[in-house]
Amino acid sequence: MSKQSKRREALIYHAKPKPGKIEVIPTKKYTTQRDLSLAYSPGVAEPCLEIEKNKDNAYKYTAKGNLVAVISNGTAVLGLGNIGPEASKPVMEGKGLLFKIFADIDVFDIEVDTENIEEFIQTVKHIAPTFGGINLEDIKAPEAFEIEKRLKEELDIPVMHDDQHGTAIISAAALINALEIAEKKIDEVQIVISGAGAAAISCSRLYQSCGAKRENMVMLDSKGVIRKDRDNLTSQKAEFATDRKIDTLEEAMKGADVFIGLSMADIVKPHMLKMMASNPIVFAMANPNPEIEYQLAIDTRDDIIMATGRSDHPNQVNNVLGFPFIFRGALDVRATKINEAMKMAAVKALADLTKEPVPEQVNIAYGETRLTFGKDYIIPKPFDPRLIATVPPAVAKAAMESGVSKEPIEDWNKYEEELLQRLGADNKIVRLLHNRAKLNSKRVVFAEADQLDVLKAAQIAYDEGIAIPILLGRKETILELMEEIEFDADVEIIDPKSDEELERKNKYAEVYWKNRKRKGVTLYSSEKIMRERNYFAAMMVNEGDADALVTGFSRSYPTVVKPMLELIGLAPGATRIATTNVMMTKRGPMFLSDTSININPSANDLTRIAQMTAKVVRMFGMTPVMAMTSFSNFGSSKSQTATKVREAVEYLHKRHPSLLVDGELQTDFALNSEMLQDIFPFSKLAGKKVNTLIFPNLESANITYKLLKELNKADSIGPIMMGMRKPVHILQLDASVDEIVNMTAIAVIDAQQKEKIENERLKH
Ligand SMILES: NC(=O)C1=CN([C@@H]2O[C@H](COP(=O)(O)OP(=O)(O)OC[C@H]3O[C@@H](n4cnc5c(N)ncnc54)[C@H](OP(=O)(O)O)[C@@H]3O)[C@@H](O)[C@H]2O)C=CC1
Ligand SMILES: CC(=O)C(=O)O
Ligand SMILES: [Mg+2]
Repeated sequence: MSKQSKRREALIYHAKPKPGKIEVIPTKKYTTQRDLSLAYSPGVAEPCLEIEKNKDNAYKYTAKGNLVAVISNGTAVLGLGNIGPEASKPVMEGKGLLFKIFADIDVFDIEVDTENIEEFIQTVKHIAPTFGGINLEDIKAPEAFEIEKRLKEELDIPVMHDDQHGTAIISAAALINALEIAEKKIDEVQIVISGAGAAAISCSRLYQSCGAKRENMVMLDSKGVIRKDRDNLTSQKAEFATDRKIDTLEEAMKGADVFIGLSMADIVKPHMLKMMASNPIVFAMANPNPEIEYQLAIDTRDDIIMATGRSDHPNQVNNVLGFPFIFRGALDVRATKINEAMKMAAVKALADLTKEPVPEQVNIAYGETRLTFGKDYIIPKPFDPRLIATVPPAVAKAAMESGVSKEPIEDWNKYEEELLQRLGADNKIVRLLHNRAKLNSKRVVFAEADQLDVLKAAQIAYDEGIAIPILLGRKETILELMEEIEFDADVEIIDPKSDEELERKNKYAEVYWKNRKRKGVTLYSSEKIMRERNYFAAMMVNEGDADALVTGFSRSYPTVVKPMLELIGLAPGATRIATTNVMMTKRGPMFLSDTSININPSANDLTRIAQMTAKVVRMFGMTPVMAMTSFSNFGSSKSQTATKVREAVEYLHKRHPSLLVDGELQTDFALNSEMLQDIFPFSKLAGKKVNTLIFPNLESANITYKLLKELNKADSIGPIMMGMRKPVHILQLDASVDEIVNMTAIAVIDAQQKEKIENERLKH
């Protein structure tokens, strides 16, 4: 993607569908008059009076305990400098998003229009009663030091300047690990620190606490090396002033073991890296552009241990790994401070976690085959689900042991469970899907590539490495649209109606005719049919010219299914096709079948649908826990439809005893494990969390899926086609770009699996 399109993509991301990245959502019922009389007047007076009696009750009756203020005045926004409070808001909203997705902490971002230290402090102090914690962000040095110091002293809730301490904690953990790999001792290494601002000073102090020697450090600011004989140094800079008679970064780098960049983009040149000692450690952490580009650095020295603040290279040393988890631990024990002991506990937890075996889902999430502790993996990845169960408990324990916790944790196992519950599964599942596809991307033909949204999805799939797109449709339109969206990749474009494709079209027509000549098809009609895009695209997959097909964006489902069934046919052993939809609900992903094909399936059909769905659920890395649904519970109705569901369950219990399936069940019992346990304790699903619902007919499945989609605005993946001989996937009419990208990933994974089955078949 060009720089220009990246820029546009970022702007559209922030502007659409509504401006910004966060919103406020009520957590209590508000539908009836009664609800409102509790939420607001008169009911609301009761908690007010309780809090008046004892301020601590605010933690009991309001959102305070899980609410953090991300506050900035915009004076040191990333490496962009002093761009002002309004311009800092996207970053602060971004921090809010990260707090939420990684640690389930709610954030109000607050941008304050003052560069005056006292005014800033008073503003924060005046609004502090709202919050359980204060995260100061992107405030420049030296003001940041005074602001943080005073607020820590004067407030009784945890205050942390993220750029100072978040950065220090993460980079210290990474430094400890990098030194272990380089086989160097922290108290012996020569360290060059570029930058003498909030982040650099705080990092250097923490490295000292970890054993680094001040006399082995050289720090630089915008004017060069900070020497003892320089005039007008701030007290923080003076703390790190060196006796050495050097002035420039180049001189400082001679023989250095470690370079820490917390300054500006592109100030380190390759020749400077060459001057460093063996196995040099380089953390170029300026954002968004590091002090030296990752690729340039590793091309310059092959013994380098390299990290940046960015997510698109190995070793992202960025405070995102810190603030969500540090505040989570602090809030959970009602810590009054974030103290040295808590910071050190976080450093140790992060450094140690890196050396543990990495779960497969993290490898998949990052498209890696095997992440292991080493030069390219010196610090955990932000999407590692173990972080939330590791760092907050370490921080919470340290808070308790150092006497700053007001509400100690008693049951650590229960706490860990609660922490894991906080991680939503939706994004994880989409990430897993995309990364599984990326591991072995396939050629996907998009049969409606002359539709803007389909083309955009193909572009994303291409850019992300999910698929190798083949664009099918009116060539002229495709080329025009490609130019419009700056999709300038060298991809195959096929126009079945053009003369260029005549040879291929005739070949496909002949194959089609040969298979159907005794079913009333003539060669002439075959040639005509091959001008139709879905037939042509399906033949491409049949003949091995494409690995998978995505279509259906602009036509009704049945009109697209028909040619697919006719041309592609059923998978070996399948007796019918069906579809499942994955709905991202509050309780996690739910699989619903059959949402698109079988109008009134028989008992036998239902068993097949259940088995095929179970396979798909496993494809998403989950264990299927399936309810066969009805309006009846375990024989309470003798009607024909309830009976057929019961028969299907009987068959599955007999033939597939290990499958976690039961019914017939009403959906409330299916989804409420306690209710099920109470009333039907004999059920195989009692006490289990059901993640799959098989419906008795198409009406009930389709209505439920569409209802969830519209009422809850639940995201959905699918309908995922099951039982086809080849990977062919049909979109819902007018699917969104995201839905098409997800469907493309499904098509690629389907192709991978079918290839694997075929290879195994050939082996035997
Ligand atoms: N990866 C991560 O997690 C984090 C990265 N950062 C990055 O660190 C950088 C600094 O942030 P922060 O400390 O908050 O900002 P500050 O404004 O507090 O500090 C910036 C520092 O950079 C120095 N500087 C500017 N130009 C140069 C130069 N050419 N050579 C050496 N030093 C220079 C400034 O010098 P002077 O004192 O003379 O003005 C100042 O000391 C930013 O790029 C930011 O993105 C920050 C926090 C976290
Ligand atoms: C990461 C971060 O906080 C910064 O660059 O300022
Ligand atoms: Mg910052």
